[in-house]
Amino acid sequence: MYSVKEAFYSLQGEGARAGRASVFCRFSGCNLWSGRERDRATSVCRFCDTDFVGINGQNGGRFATADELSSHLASLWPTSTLETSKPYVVFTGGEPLLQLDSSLLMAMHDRGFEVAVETNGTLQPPVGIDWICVSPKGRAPLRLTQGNELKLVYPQADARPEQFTDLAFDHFFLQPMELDFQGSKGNTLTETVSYCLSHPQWRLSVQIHKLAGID
Ligand SMILES: C[S@@+](CC[C@H](N)C(=O)[O-])C[C@H]1O[C@@H](n2cnc3c(N)ncnc32)[C@H](O)[C@@H]1O
Ligand SMILES: Nc1nc2[nH]cc(C(=O)O)c2c(=O)[nH]1
Ligand code: SF4
Ligand SMILES: [Mg+2]
Repeated sequence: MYSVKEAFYSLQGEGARAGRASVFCRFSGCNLWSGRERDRATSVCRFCDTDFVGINGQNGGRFATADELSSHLASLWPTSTLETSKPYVVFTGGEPLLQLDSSLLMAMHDRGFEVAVETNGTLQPPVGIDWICVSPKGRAPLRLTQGNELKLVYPQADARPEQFTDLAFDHFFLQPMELDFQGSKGNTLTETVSYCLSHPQWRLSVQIHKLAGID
C-alpha cells in the first residue's frame, strides 16, 4: 500500500535538472517531522516548505499495488510527447524512501519512465534509481553518501557545506532556505550567492517553480 499526498505534472524547479518536465509523486509522511506545525520547533527537520500530511492533495490517494500507482502516475504524462521525449518521474514527499520500493521502481521503468528521487539521505534506496538527489539535514544521520547531486539547503547551522565536499556526488548545490513559513524573511539568497562565489565547487539552486508560480 502506498500513500500519496499529491501527484502532478510540472517542471523540476531545483538542482541540476531544473527546467525539465516531470511527473511529481509526493508521498505522505516523513521520518524527520510529523508535518504538524505544533511539532516543527522540536522536530529533527524544522524548515520544511511542504505539506505532506494525508492523501487529500490533487491526484492523491492510497494505492494498493505498484501497478496501480504506476498507472496513475503514467496517466499524468502527456501522451502526445512520448515519441520525442522520455517520460520522467520525481518521487518526493515527505520522505519518499519510506515507501519507494523496487516493485514501484520496476513498474515505472516498465512504463518507460526515467526515475528520480529527492531524499533526505537517512534511508537506503532500492537499487536502480536513475537520478538520486540527497538533501542532508543537520540533526539527522546521513547514510546515503553517494548519488547524482547533493543539494544542501543553506544556511543550516549544523549542516555546513564543508562537511559534504568530499562525498561521491557529481553535482553540489546550495539552495537558499525559504523562510516564509516562519513569517520572517531573511536574506538567504544573498548569503547563498556569496558562498558560491567564494566556493566555486558549489552551484546556486533557486526554486524556479516558486518564481514561476507553478506546482
Ligand atoms: C520537501 S523535501 C522532500 C524530499 C526529502 N524529504 C528531502 O528533504 O530531501 C524536497 C526538497 O525541498 C527542500 N526544502 C525543504 N524545505 C525547504 C525550504 N524551506 N527552503 C528551501 N528548500 C527546502 C529539501 O531540502 C529537499 O531538497
Ligand atoms: N516544481 C517543483 N520542483 C520540485 N523539485 C523538488 C520538489 C520537491 O518538493 O521535492 C519540487 C516541487 O515541489 N515542485
Ligand atoms: S526531511 Fe524533507 S520532507 Fe521531511 S521535513 Fe525535512 S524537508 Fe520536509
Ligand atoms: Mg517542493
